Amino acid sequence: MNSRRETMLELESVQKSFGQQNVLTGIDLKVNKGEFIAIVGKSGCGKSTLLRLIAGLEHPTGGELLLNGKSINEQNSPAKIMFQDGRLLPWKTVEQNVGLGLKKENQEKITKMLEQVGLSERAKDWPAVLSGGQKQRVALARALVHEPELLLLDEPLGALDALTRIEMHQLIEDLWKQKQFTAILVTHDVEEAVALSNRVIVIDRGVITMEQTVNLSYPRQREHPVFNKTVSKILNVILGKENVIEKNIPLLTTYQ
Ligand SMILES: Nc1ncnc2c1ncn2[C@@H]1O[C@H](COP(=O)(O)OP(=O)(O)OP(=O)(O)O)[C@@H](O)[C@H]1O
Repeated sequence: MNSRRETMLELESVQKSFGQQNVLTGIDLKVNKGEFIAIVGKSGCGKSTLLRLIAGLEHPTGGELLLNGKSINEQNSPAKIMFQDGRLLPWKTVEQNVGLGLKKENQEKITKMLEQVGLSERAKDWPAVLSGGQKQRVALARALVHEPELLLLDEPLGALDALTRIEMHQLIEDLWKQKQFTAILVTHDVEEAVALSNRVIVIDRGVITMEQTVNLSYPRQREHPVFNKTVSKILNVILGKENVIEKNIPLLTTYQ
């Protein structure tokens, strides 16, 4: 997994300032093709800023971001981004939203994608009549219909209730396995990060303070002691109870 050939995304000493505010001061990160990365950290630590830099929507103040060996900009980015509010166009139906930016002959793709997110019956509906979870399914379908190499998820489930979130975790996991895209998820929810990702990154004071590999098989069992131990370790680092810079803190127990 760690061979250079498989590295998709490479961040070297990435810095981002807004005026006098230095939000990111030196981010170094490598992401392999097909990996699922979660980024967590206190509110305002720069998680969304980092995702926007990767999407090419912001430019770094310093350092370098390489995607498949090329410097990132919005035009060349093979990434699709999904936001917390879904950003559906209210005057377009579900299938029209999913088909945005696609040509008419792609109807079959749209139909299949709606089927994969469980919304075939809602194709002709307006976004206004959908539940929050259904709206996010449409947003996910709209991103994935383009078969992106890289899916960026900016707190996409933040506004949903706990049960709907768990259903969405399953859906995202299933689609990630099927379509084999690389995913980077920004979330406030450490459990969500551990449930979905291969590696959790903690950001604090502008740098990565922890990288925790999650070596548990899917679907993850939230009641398992290793799951809970991983969540607590990460939370402790975020809360400053373990304030050393650690990478891949070993977990003593293996997952059965
Ligand atoms: N376009 C911008 N102009 C000025 N300041 C900005 C801009 N975008 C972000 N910031 C500032 O950068 C800091 C980090 O913001 P960012 O949204 O990346 O944090 P976050 O970790 O995603 O926060 P949250 O978890 O609350 O969503 C904040 O102080 C924010 O005010």
